[in-house]
Amino acid sequence: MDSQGELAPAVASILEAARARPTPAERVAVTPRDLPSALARAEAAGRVPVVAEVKPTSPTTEGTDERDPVELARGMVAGGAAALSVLTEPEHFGGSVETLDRVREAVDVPVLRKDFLLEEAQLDAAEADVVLLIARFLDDLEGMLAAARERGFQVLVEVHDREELERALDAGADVVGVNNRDLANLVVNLETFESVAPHVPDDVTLIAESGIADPADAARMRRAGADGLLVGTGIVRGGGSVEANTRRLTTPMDDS
Ligand SMILES: O=P(O)(O)OC[C@@H](O)[C@@H](O)c1c[nH]c2ccccc12
Repeated sequence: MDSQGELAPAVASILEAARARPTPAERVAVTPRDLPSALARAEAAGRVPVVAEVKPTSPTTEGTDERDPVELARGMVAGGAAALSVLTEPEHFGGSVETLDRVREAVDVPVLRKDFLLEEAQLDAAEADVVLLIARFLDDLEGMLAAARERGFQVLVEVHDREELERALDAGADVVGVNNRDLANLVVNLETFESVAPHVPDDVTLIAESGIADPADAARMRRAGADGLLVGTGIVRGGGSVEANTRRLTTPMDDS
């Protein structure tokens, strides 16, 4: 499996930093807020189910967002977000575990911990409702999935092609995200989701990740089968307030 080669230099550097981060000695135990039912509730209430992401910066973004993450999170929930995602990677995304704690305390929707988790002990750095596991970086995906579930976490397994999808399903993933951004070159293409989605079983909660900029993109991902949409840049860097940007994406278009 390709866990090292063919990665953008920024991604290789992120993984190196992740391996070097200290890990806590104590295990966490969490009682998660349920992500699939939060998405279903948003849909039942007539909204597009959106997981809105607090991401101060990224290898493909200029500058750092200095606004208070808790204020951003409240704006996202007020704008109809079904759940939130908080980056905890410090060196390349400006994230922190403290931010995740503060956001999770301030809202009552499920909160995803977005990070590059490579070994079991890294799971213990923070409480969250859901953790992201990136199939491409985990040789023992099944072992990490089990370790996360033992601690109470729900798990979003990220894939970006059919082969990774098969690995995720074999490992027992029940929430799968298809990342439209290719980690080999950081380029976004919404066709990635469209090509993988038809192969995902109906009983799996399916999330479209990255590159969803406007309501037309959102409608396109929903038509292709997304149960939820993970959106960062379109909400935190859009023209209006975070609340208005979120509402624009959580409001269905007439034809969707
Ligand atoms: O800002 P965007 O294009 O809306 O993307 C959000 C999210 O999908 C993206 O931040 C992401 C998807 N998978 C990741 C893995 C690690 C870090 C970040 C990500």
